[in-house]
Amino acid sequence: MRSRIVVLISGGGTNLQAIIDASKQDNYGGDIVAVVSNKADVYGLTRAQDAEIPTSVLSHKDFDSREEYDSALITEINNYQPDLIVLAGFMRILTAKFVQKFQGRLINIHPSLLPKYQGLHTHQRAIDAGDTEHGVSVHFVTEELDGGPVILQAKVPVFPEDTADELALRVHQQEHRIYPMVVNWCCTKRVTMVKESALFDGVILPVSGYASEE
Ligand SMILES: Nc1nc2c(c(=O)[nH]1)N[C@@H](CN(C=O)c1ccc(C(=O)N[C@@H](CCC(=O)O)C(=O)O)cc1)CN2
Ligand SMILES: NCC(=O)N[C@@H]1O[C@H](COP(=O)([O-])[O-])[C@@H](O)[C@H]1O
Repeated sequence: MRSRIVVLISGGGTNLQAIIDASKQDNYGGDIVAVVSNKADVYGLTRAQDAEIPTSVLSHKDFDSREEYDSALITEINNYQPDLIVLAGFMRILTAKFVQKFQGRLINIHPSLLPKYQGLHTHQRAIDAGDTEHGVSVHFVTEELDGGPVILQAKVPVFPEDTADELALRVHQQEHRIYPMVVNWCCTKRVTMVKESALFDGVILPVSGYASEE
């Protein structure tokens, strides 16, 4: 029985698309059973609809507090009975209640080599810092923003004349490579979270290796 995946988005959905494409393989560990967005007018919803995946929009603007929004989001997600919740450009900070509900089966992709540059605007921050390398991290989501156990990272070079958009494009290519891989690992239980550690087949492997840029 393939795992049931719910993907949360806020934007264009290129990472969603990468997972949609990967899940078409017979040996992939899960199926996307729903896509939930906090914004209505985003291309990620079109991507899901084109793939005949149920979608719903739950706008945070319709709620008086972050807590009320997250309670409604929990209910919406549970309607689909997920095994794994995948944040793919979901741009809302989640409350402790939400995280506690799904921790251990809740993952995110973040455009930096964590623990560097938690939060937003990571590409410009790497350029401004004069970094010669940058990249992307897939991690379990915990209450600490972008502080959860890292599962896999990919590294890209930063060139002297890079703009944030050029660097973002280079990072995106790596995102689309590693996120479907990690989602599959989580679906097949190759990767699990125990307390504050990511375990690979039951073994803690510190993230020292990188999926190098092809
Ligand atoms: N409790 C957690 N919530 C979230 C995590 C996490 O690790 N723990 N990861 C983020 C994803 N993320 C970066 O990877 C991120 C998303 C959103 C923000 C943010 O500042 N959001 C603002 C609104 C910004 C906007 O609407 O453009 C907010 O929520 O007020 C920072 C980092 C997902 N959530
Ligand atoms: N802090 C979270 C964050 O910045 N996530 C980033 O949003 C983009 C979503 O693109 P997509 O909608 O095309 O997948 C991705 O680059 C992802 O790393």
